[in-house]
Amino acid sequence: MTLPTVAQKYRQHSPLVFCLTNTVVTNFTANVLLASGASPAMTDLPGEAGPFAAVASAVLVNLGTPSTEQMVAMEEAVLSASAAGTPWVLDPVAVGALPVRTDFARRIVQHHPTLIRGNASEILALAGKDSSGRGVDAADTVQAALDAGRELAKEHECVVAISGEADAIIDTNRTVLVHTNGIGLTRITGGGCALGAFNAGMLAVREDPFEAAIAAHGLYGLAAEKALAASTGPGSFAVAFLDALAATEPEELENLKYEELNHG
Ligand SMILES: Nc1ncnc2c1ncn2[C@@H]1O[C@H](COP(=O)(O)OP(=O)(O)O)[C@@H](O)[C@H]1O
Ligand SMILES: Cc1ncsc1CCOP(=O)(O)O
Repeated sequence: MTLPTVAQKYRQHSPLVFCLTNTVVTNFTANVLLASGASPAMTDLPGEAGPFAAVASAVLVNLGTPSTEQMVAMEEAVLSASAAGTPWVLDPVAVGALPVRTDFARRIVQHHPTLIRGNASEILALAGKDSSGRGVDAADTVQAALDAGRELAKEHECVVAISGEADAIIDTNRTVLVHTNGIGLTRITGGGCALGAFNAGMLAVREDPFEAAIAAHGLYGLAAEKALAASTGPGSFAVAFLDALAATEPEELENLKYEELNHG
């Protein structure tokens, strides 16, 4: 399977992506999924989350603004997704910096996520390493988090995606760096969180999850480059990014710049 084919299948399939996500980025995430050709749906209600996770194409669990009730729904969703074979993504927002979600993330990660997506500080912290993260933004480099990403990938037999200046995609025996300029995404809220949802949608194509993650990060980054060129600041960037995501064709992934690293 080539990267453009994975992205074509995503468009044909229009995956139903069930997002349990934070209150800051819910609307932006839904718009990113719509612009990319997927179908977003959100519910945080215990009693609904489990049944929905079993029938959705993929599930996102994002820990940005957890509440007691939302955490019950999240646990229900991941147990159900795991039992039904629905791919699911864990986005450990601000893990390491804040204690309740750190314990919670370490518990639910035992339920076989298909992919873990975070910035370098979050990946270091989830793996139990020292990190410099203070909040939702990274204070560590992707390079410094590669070994932690590899440990998580091996322990949970999943893909780990670390975002930053270049995005690292890691599985049990491969490491790739995707080179696009996503700097505009760091100047708006939700740039990373919506990428977790996009990864979930790409996993629903049910091809190699490692390739699916490269396709997601590649298309997302290419759209961010176009949006940066078309905008004058964060406000117009956010709008231009949705337009660019909708207009970026799967075939453009043929020219994606990425490098395979020695897995170490
Ligand atoms: N220093 C950077 N230069 C260019 N792009 C970046 C940089 N940091 C992050 N990005 C891009 O911004 C997007 C969101 O990543 P990031 O800001 O790391 O996520 P989070 O919001 O979880 O901290 C990704 O597409 C990533 O490639
Ligand atoms: C500001 C904030 N606070 C809790 S979640 C959140 C959104 C973070 O989104 P992103 O890291 O994708 O910009």
